[in-house]
Amino acid sequence: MRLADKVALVTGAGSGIGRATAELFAAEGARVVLADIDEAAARRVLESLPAGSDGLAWGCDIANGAAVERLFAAVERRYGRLDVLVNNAGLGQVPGDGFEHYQQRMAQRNAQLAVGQTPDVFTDMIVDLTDAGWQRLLAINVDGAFYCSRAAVRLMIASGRKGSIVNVASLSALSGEGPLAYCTAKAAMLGMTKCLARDLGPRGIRVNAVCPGPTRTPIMQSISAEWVQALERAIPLGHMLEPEEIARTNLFLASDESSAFTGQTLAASGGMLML
Ligand SMILES: NC(=O)c1ccc[n+]([C@@H]2O[C@H](COP(=O)([O-])OP(=O)(O)OC[C@H]3O[C@@H](n4cnc5c(N)ncnc54)[C@H](O)[C@@H]3O)[C@@H](O)[C@H]2O)c1
Ligand SMILES: CC(C)C1=CC=C(C(=O)O)[C@@H](O)[C@H]1O
Repeated sequence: MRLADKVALVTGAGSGIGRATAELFAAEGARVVLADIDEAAARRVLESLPAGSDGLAWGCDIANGAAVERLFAAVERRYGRLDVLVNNAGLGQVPGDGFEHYQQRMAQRNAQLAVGQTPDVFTDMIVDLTDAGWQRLLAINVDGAFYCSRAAVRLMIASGRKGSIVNVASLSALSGEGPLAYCTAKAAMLGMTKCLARDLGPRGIRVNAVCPGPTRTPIMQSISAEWVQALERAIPLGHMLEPEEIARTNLFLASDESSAFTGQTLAASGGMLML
């Protein structure tokens, strides 16, 4: 049991990678707090955990700082401490974020490549990005990770315990492939990871990031079939990743097995990007 007696909070635990992570952490002995904007989804995951699992499901929009404070107050009341935070909740697409434009350009590029043409260079993705789309994408992926990390660190310090924070970013942060707001937000998470790792290392709190490549979760339904096919062709291991594979990477970083790691980024991408 690699997380025996640990208290772990996973955001976006109602679906996909977050769900797989919460299930694996529970199987490894953790008491898991499942936070999700979709409270019913978080509750369903909690109810599906093996009998005897101890956990808490909580509805929370992580982009709302006050709501995040209420979430962590509930964790403190219930457990008095926190050992692991996985900043996983995130969105690939919000209205006005230029995603549609990006997908059209990807489809055009793939069609050109398929007939041996040199693809057009993208130069104007930014023009369709609205203020609201940009701000919402960054609010969820960046502000949310900040609010949760701040509250988690306060709790870890107050309870005098070491801890581990795992930030689920994206391969898009490293490759620049993806809509502008998404790439920007995920890259910001990597900067946050490194700065917090330096700051919190002396307190025994480790901070690392995972950059998943294309992973078979509901988020993938928001992207076109052509883009999915192009992504799969680009993965040397030859298959779209499963959420359980990312969950095992999260477990490694959450547990003491990664005691030598802080400030690091693991590209869990089937070799799509080699660092
Ligand atoms: N699936 C992929 O290919 C892939 C690749 C790279 C990175 N990621 C990242 O992995 C993370 C998980 O994605 P997934 O593929 O499991 O997606 P998913 O859509 O299956 O799950 C995301 C979960 O986050 C929740 N959520 C969304 N906004 C929230 C908010 N504001 N507050 C709280 N919860 C919120 C959703 O309700 C959902 O349960 C995301 O950060 C995503 O950017 C996914
Ligand atoms: C938007 C999201 C599902 C996504 C798009 C593209 C990726 C890529 O690596 O090209 C992904 O990793 C993923 O985050």
